[in-house]
Amino acid sequence: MHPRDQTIFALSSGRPPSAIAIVRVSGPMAETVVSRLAGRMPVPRMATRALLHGQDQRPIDDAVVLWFPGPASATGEGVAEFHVHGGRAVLAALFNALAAFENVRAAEPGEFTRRAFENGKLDLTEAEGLDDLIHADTERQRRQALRQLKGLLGDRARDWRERIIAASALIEAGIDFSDEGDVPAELIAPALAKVESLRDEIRNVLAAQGQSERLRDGLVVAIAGPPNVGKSTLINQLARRDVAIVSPHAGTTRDVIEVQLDLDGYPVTVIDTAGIRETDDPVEQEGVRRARLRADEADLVLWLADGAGEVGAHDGAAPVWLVRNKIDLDAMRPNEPGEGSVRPEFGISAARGDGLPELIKALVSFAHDYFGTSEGGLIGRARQRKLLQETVESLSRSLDVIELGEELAAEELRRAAMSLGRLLGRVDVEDILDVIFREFCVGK
Ligand SMILES: Nc1nc2c(c(=O)[nH]1)N(C=O)[C@@H](CNc1ccc(C(=O)N[C@@H](CCC(=O)O)C(=O)O)cc1)CN2
Ligand SMILES: Nc1nc2c(ncn2[C@@H]2O[C@H](COP(=O)(O)OP(=O)(O)OP(=O)(O)O)[C@@H](O)[C@H]2O)c(=O)[nH]1
Ligand SMILES: [Mg+2]
Repeated sequence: MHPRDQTIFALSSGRPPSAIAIVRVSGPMAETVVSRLAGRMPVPRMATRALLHGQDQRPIDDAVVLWFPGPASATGEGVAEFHVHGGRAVLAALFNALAAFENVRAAEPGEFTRRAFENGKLDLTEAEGLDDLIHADTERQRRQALRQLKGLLGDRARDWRERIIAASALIEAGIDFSDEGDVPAELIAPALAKVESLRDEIRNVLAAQGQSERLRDGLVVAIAGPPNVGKSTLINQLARRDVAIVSPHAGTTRDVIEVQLDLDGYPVTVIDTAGIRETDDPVEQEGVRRARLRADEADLVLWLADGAGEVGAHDGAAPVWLVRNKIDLDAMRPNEPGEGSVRPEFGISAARGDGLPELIKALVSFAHDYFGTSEGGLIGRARQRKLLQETVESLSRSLDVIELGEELAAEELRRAAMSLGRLLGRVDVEDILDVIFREFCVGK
């Protein structure tokens, strides 16, 4: 039997042991499995208590069972749910009992969602939204993923695709009606106007979106600077716990230390690095090398200094904010910047907390601009953005080539419709879908 037609099962709840665990079963054998294990079929969609038995008639667990007959189920197939006690041995016994049935096997990651997609319950953008919702750590990630799961991008894309196909039909009708090439202008002009306004509409959506797909990975902020200026003290303050060793000795931090922050719903990774200086200590040298590397990859660098001397010493691709630390010490009060030195943008005392609310506020506002989500991000992934860009390009080309011939323009319109088809998962080849679904959780 083809794996697609087999019945699949998986633990859909968290890692055992847990109070309750949910095991889902989907496929043609789901009904048989329920009636044998529970001894009867529950009323559809009604939580039903049952003592589960294996094939050997020995009890497995006192459970709650749910039955969703297909096609009105999450996957479109018959779906059963066993809500059991979440002990490892309970789950092992239940899995053994399930795997003992013919054509019933453990699910691959994302396989339930894949079946929902194949059965038309979700388009590809909605499936991606579902996966992102499961992985959402912050409020803004959750909201964006939910917008996708609810089909906000999918619905727009379907509408655009239909309008492109309508415009293309107008042009192709013109081609069919004309004998010797010349398509009547009264057919072409309205089609062109439609294509142009569509192109502008998609372009505007892209422009208004900022970098909303980056919400998935979050923003990386590196704290860098000379040794002993208080970088580790700052990361401890931001994390509100003791993640990095602080000491009066220069060269304390060598490994890169990372913390995940939730700044007003934005996911931010802050990294603390070794103080950058020339040194003979090979371990510290390696620390400095790693510090430079990570600061180069960051989206924003907080360059920390503690004296009134030079502060601007970092050149990388990312923006750099100059932060003067230890303003609680009199001698460290910032001087007027002299020739060639840069005025720090922030004055803080990492030890006492002065200036930190302002710094955090500025980070939130940076994140806000960086992710560009003020419009409510529609685009959740780089894949989606790329396909929308391709759509705009094909539409533009169709307008450019119309002078050269209507067939060429129609070809570009077909290409635009194809890009949107890919966005929705309508025209994709198997292996692209494999890659997308493989990243999902088991049990989803
Ligand atoms: N226990 C449990 N909780 C869960 C899920 C689940 O599968 N099981 N979900 C799993 O994702 C989510 C809820 N999503 C669901 C989506 C569709 C259907 C469903 O049965 N859809 C049918 C019928 C629609 C209806 O009558 O409302 C359909 O689409 O045809 C069920 C759950 C989150 N919570
Ligand atoms: N007075 C004062 N001292 C501070 C402040 N922040 C840090 N310090 C002190 O400065 C010293 C160095 O702090 P660290 O946080 O270890 O400095 P660092 O930049 O991580 O140092 P390296 O890891 O060696 O590069 C410690 O003795 C801290 O207590 C501050 O705001 N005010
Ligand atoms: Mg340190």
